Amino acid sequence: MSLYYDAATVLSGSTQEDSFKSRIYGNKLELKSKPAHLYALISETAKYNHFLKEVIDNAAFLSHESKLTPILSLLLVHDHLFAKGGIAAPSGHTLRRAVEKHKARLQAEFTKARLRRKCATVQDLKALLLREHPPAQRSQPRWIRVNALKSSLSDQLATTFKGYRTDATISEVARSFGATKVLAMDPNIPDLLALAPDADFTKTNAYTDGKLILQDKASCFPAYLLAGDNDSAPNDCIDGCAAPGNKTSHLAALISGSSTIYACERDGRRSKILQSMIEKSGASNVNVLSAQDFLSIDPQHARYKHVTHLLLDPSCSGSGIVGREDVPKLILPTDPRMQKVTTEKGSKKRKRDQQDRTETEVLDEEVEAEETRDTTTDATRLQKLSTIQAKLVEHAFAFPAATRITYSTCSVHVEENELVVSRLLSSAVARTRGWGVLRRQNQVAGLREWKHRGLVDAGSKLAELGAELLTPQDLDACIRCHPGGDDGTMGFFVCGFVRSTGDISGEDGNHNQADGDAWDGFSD
Ligand SMILES: C[S@@+](CC[C@H](N)C(=O)[O-])C[C@H]1O[C@@H](n2cnc3c(N)ncnc32)[C@H](O)[C@@H]1O
Repeated sequence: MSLYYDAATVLSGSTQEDSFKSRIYGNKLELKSKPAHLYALISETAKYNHFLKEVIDNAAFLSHESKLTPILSLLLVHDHLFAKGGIAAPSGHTLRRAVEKHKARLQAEFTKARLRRKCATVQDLKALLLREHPPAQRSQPRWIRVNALKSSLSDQLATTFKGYRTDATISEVARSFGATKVLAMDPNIPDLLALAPDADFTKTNAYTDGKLILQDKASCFPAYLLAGDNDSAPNDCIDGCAAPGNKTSHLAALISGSSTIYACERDGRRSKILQSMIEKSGASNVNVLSAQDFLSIDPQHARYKHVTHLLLDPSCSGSGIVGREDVPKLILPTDPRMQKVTTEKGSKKRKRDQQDRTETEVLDEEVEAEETRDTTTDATRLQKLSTIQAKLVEHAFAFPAATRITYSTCSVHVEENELVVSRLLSSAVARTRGWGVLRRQNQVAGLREWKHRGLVDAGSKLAELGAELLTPQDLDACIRCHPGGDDGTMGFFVCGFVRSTGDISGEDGNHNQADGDAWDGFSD
């Protein structure tokens, strides 16, 4: 059974520069268990670490079990005492037997430890333990979007969130625990809810049926800015960088069923994830263009002649992704054998459990993986990203009937944000086709009021890079989210573009990439 050995591997070892998620979702450690299971097991064990250590130390059975290291004993005793199905291994498994042999002692110590804390139930005990040792990183709420294609806010409040207090602020929710029935209704994005950071809805029917979608607040801005107001009335749309598909499905929920959304994704593997995400969301008007490079789509092709709205959310540095979550540091039970634990990975005998992963599980992992921050952001990489990002939006500018575009990143860097806007506004295609920014006063209610706008001090960076400065109105049109603050968002940037002048009949689209940029500061 690889789950416990794999969890021990994640917790052991010396590669402390990796974040918790990258250790689990990356492939450096060659783990075989499902990342979602590993993540849950380790996080839950870490939550009750002090209590588990106390029970194990008092039960004093490690000296009799050569197979059990202190880390393994914490993980296994956690599941033995707290998991619904107990230890996730066959009854004859060595590790399971090593713990269950001592179940009478463990149960006795568990009960004593609970009564010492004057807790009548396990629920009371868990709540008290969380108050005694609050988990270190709990500042981001868990954002959940109610999928209007399959449900409604009122339905969900009456079912999945029945009994929840709904008048909390986002900060209050961010400080609460999953067991507390409290939520905040987002004031900026319709159908968006903030819940406790450790709230887990992935086992609910509403989630498995696609009625609830886990999506950060900031990530809801692009589709809402593009199509949230009645004035913009999209015809067909393109999501040019679509996988895993959160923004595509949000866009589908915002527009009428008679429009087609072309969801384009360059990467073949991610295209499959996109396809299942779209199916799960019930978005019947989305046409997935698998393994399709957006830059290779001919804007003049007859298929796209009714495309009025485009959403561009390209690959970026991910520098806005909130706080690296470190691998939990566990306080270990006393090891009477005084053996130094190095790694739990070595046993060649162990059988790795290779169950097939369901599409939903793969999807959950991908959504998480998209949010895995890359910390190696150097100037050259930023320059390359900035160039590609601008190229993608310029390509979007060339669609003959296009009138509205959003560009977004989960980056905090000026190079990927305000600089890209400056480059785009200076580009030949923007000038000839009449593209400008979507001014704040014309933005949809909710985002118009959002207080964080383009960085006023971006000017010095733009000047340093030889780009044209943005006017105060242009900067005010840009929307930023700052990571780690009271808003509970990750770092994010979005800018809308509208086509106000030039020929929008669809006949003048002779855009040529070689028309080139007026700005030429970076090269690939
Ligand atoms: C930041 S992710 C998009 C996340 C997505 N919008 C969502 O909300 O779920 C960027 C995606 O764009 C894809 N991509 C990057 N360049 C592309 C291109 N030229 N054409 C199509 N897809 C591209 C990447 O493979 C990646 O899946």
